[in-house]
Amino acid sequence: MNEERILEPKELGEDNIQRSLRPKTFKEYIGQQDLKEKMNIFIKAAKMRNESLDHILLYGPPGLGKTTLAGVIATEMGVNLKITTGPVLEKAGDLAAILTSLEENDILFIDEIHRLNTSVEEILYPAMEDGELDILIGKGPSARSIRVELSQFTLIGATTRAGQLSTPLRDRFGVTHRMEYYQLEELKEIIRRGANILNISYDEEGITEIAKRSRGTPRIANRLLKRARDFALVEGSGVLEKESVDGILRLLGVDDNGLDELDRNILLSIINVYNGGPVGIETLSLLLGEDRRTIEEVYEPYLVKIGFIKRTPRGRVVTEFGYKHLGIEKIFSEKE
Ligand SMILES: Nc1ncnc2c1ncn2[C@@H]1O[C@H](COP(=O)(O)OP(=O)(O)OP(=O)(O)O)[C@@H](O)[C@H]1O
Ligand SMILES: [Mg+2]
Repeated sequence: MNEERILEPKELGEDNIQRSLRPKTFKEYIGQQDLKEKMNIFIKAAKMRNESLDHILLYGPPGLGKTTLAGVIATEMGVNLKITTGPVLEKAGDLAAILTSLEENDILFIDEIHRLNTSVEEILYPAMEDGELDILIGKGPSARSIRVELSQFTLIGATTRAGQLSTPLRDRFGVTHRMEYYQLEELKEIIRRGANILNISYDEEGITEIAKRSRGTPRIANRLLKRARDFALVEGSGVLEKESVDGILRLLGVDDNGLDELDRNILLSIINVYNGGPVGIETLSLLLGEDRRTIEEVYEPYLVKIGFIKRTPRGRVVTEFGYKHLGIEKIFSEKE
């Protein structure tokens, strides 16, 4: 599928509006209370000792604020932030170049860290552990390895799949945090904040309506806010209210639970073709003609979270809730 999917939680290229909405400090960073409290203490301690922070691994579905958090931590630490992603670092030298450019206590953010090359990953181990870099120079018999001392730095790794990280890499993070979907109240706060920044007039019902359909994901909340604003301007009173939000989301095919056509197709395929499941992810992705990873990392986690799908050892099963949502009858026996 190549048209822009409104509920796509992945980044679709950042524009000025999105940039203006990105929180820069913990005060602006809404929700994730436990994490913020924990990080605040670590940051204070690191500053008092004038040391770098421990390496941090963030994992969870896309759009929940991992990149934003890395930026906030850098701001609060008062250090530079360098951003890169796993697949971009093709050779060990690519990473070495970045590592040697870091200044004392700087933060290096590596997105999609589960997609690092093995050769790149291997130079990361001593860098993370001892602040050293072993670089091989020359080829053949005259090749030798030289050791470079790095500045103290903090690695923040982000991944949608912690399970795909190699154990030695995972073990080198001092802090591991699972990003959670946001609560309704938190989403409302994020949307309200966005509306204020963008000078949009709104009423509470309108905000609530967007929050309910944002799949617990700030990036989607901000995107729906922008669309609803356009709709309110062109078709409505200019005020973001329930009618305008309903109107635009109906046009976009987003239902009351924030599900779109692919979500519904996932549920319907399991129901119609496999009588509700269980069905394996590979089969499902073939059936839908949709990338397995997208289903597994983006769609399924939310369907599981709202209780429409269950993961079982034999595959995915649509729950009674899922059936109800689609208005399809099924008699569930006790053991289901
Ligand atoms: N806690 C938050 N409070 C307010 N806004 C937030 C918060 N977290 C994220 N956002 C908003 O959501 C957008 C997406 O966040 P971000 O880019 O950090 O997600 P991500 O987890 O890095 O996603 P990906 O996995 O796709 O890289 C940001 O532009 C920001 O405006
Ligand atoms: Mg990101």
